[in-house]
Amino acid sequence: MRALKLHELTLAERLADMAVDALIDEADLSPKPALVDRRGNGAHSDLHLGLMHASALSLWPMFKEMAEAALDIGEIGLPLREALGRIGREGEQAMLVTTNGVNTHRGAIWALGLLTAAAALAPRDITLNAARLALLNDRYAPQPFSHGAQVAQRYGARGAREEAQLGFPSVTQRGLPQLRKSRQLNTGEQNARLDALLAIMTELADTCVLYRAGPEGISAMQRGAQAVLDAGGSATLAGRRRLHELDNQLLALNASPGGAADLLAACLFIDRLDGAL
Ligand SMILES: CC(C)(COP(=O)(O)OP(=O)(O)OC[C@H]1O[C@@H](n2cnc3c(N)ncnc32)[C@H](O[C@H]2O[C@H](COP(=O)(O)OP(=O)(O)OP(=O)(O)O)[C@@H](O)[C@H]2O)[C@@H]1O)[C@@H](O)C(=O)NCCC(=O)NCCS
Ligand SMILES: Nc1ncnc2[nH]cnc12
Repeated sequence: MRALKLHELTLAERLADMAVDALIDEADLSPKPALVDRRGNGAHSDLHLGLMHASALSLWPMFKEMAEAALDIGEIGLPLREALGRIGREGEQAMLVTTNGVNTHRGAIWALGLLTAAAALAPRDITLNAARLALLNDRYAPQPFSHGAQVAQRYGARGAREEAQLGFPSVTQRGLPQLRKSRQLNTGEQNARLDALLAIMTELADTCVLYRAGPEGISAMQRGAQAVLDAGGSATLAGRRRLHELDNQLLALNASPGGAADLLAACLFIDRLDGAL
């Protein structure tokens, strides 16, 4: 029997596959402190794993369109930034239709959208080019009084926009180095990813945590994540105990580190890209 020849994927389709895979891998990773995972809903009453998966899959056409826009326009500049803003806003609407109005991946659309477009232009300069895009001002972006905007005003926090404008330091300086370090220690892939998430949490001003639990929540998240790593990481018995303590502490504060989860997905996307292109 003749083998069925599947159509070769375009670069934009491969990038969209990688972005969605990164979101699904992030959602599935367990046990994540106070986040939705295979165990349950974490600190969320309106989210569950199936919804996170459906939301991730609904974003595939958006990521593909963003990569295509980058390839068509071919350079960093206002036309590409504004095209991404428009496609991103349409993607947010598609997400909200799929989730019945629940905000599952707003931060991920921002981070992975910029990174997908930057990867289509030049994978080696991915975070630099994503930062250059984030620094451009989209004239059509609405200025909603988002949770991020509210805590930025109240606490002077550095949110998702600044993280991207700085070239994703939480990913390049913390998540990715920790992922590779833990892999070298043969901790197993799931523990290496958990350690990467914890490394991201150690210094992040996650606006989701700040909005729900204030500076007390941020300090519990940062210190608790550092304590797991100091105890030997997620693969050790002492580290696991600390991880359970962090989970309980964040649940008690109703503090869900959704921004850190998005940045873990960004980390997994860049890691996968390094091996694929
Ligand atoms: C430029 C934008 C980032 C503007 O967005 P906003 O003003 O809302 O900025 P932030 O709140 O700072 O961040 C947006 C989301 O990013 C995640 N995040 C939080 N902190 C950080 C951080 N320090 N670094 C990186 N990323 C961060 C986080 O997303 C996750 O949490 C979401 C749920 O959070 P929240 O809104 O608090 O919760 P709700 O469900 O609404 O309420 P409750 O649960 O509390 O009841 C979840 O979606 C995760 O993804 C932040 O929410 C950008 O978003 C923007 O301009 N968008 C418009 C279109 C556009 O240009 N698109 C992208 C084109 S590439
Ligand atoms: N796993 C997760 N749980 C809750 N919020 C999130 N935002 C992005 N990923 C998330």
